[in-house]
Amino acid sequence: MLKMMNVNVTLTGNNDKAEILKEISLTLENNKIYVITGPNGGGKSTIAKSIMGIIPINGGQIILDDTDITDKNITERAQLGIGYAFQTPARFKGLKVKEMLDLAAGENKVDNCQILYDVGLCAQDYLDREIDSTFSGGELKRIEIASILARKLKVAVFDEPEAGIDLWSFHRLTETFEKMHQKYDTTIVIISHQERILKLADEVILIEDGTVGKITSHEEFLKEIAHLDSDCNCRNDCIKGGTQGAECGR
Ligand SMILES: Nc1ncnc2c1ncn2[C@@H]1O[C@H](COP(=O)(O)OP(=O)(O)OP(=O)(O)O)[C@@H](O)[C@H]1O
Repeated sequence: MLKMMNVNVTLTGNNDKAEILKEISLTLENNKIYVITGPNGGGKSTIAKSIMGIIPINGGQIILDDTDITDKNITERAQLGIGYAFQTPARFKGLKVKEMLDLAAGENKVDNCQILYDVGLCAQDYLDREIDSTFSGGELKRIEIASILARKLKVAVFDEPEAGIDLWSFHRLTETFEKMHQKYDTTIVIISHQERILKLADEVILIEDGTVGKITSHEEFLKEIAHLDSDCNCRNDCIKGGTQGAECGR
């Protein structure tokens, strides 16, 4: 279980300081899928990076099971079983896909072919390829996700895994998250704006303006989103009909 308690993050950009996360408190349990969603710039990736230790926090605590990891660095957190698939993954010139997967797996026994299949890649085309500039954005993203799947993690964080992934592989990816959820005790945290990913969630966490807006079931969340749509259509209809919103009272 991962707990964030009153976490604050302040970052400096263009000579001024901005409060990016404000008193974030979350309890993320084992064997659950959490989807973090919300408006652009709300602080979702910053939450992921503060869990991984990429961004230091300015206040609060982060606890993994019974261990306070607030002052632990990225490597220590990775050793404790936290993994993060970046929104924009890095290329590793000189490193082959199979070497990256072996490095990620460590002492775990994993089937690289299966893992690549799970992210929609054909092993025989990719295992011996170097992770260099010849990789497309989508291929790179899938290799990154594969390296997370190769690790046996307590907490796996995926930042917009759908970005750059084609529809066919996206379908397999959602199945892979479901399989991961059924097979392992991992806490899965996915940052996403995609309805199909939201539907995987045990809980949807809405992050707005650096705070937790609400935590709901995906059914509840999607119902509210649908309501937003109908508001919008209603307004458009009113405008089209020339009533300027008078009839619907908005
Ligand atoms: N290093 C930084 N210095 C200053 N401000 C930053 C820094 N990194 C991020 N920010 C700001 O923090 C806010 C939150 O960024 P974050 O990337 O966490 O948002 P997000 O919710 O993941 O957005 P998106 O949905 O667009 O990916 C944004 O306003 C962003 O401009």
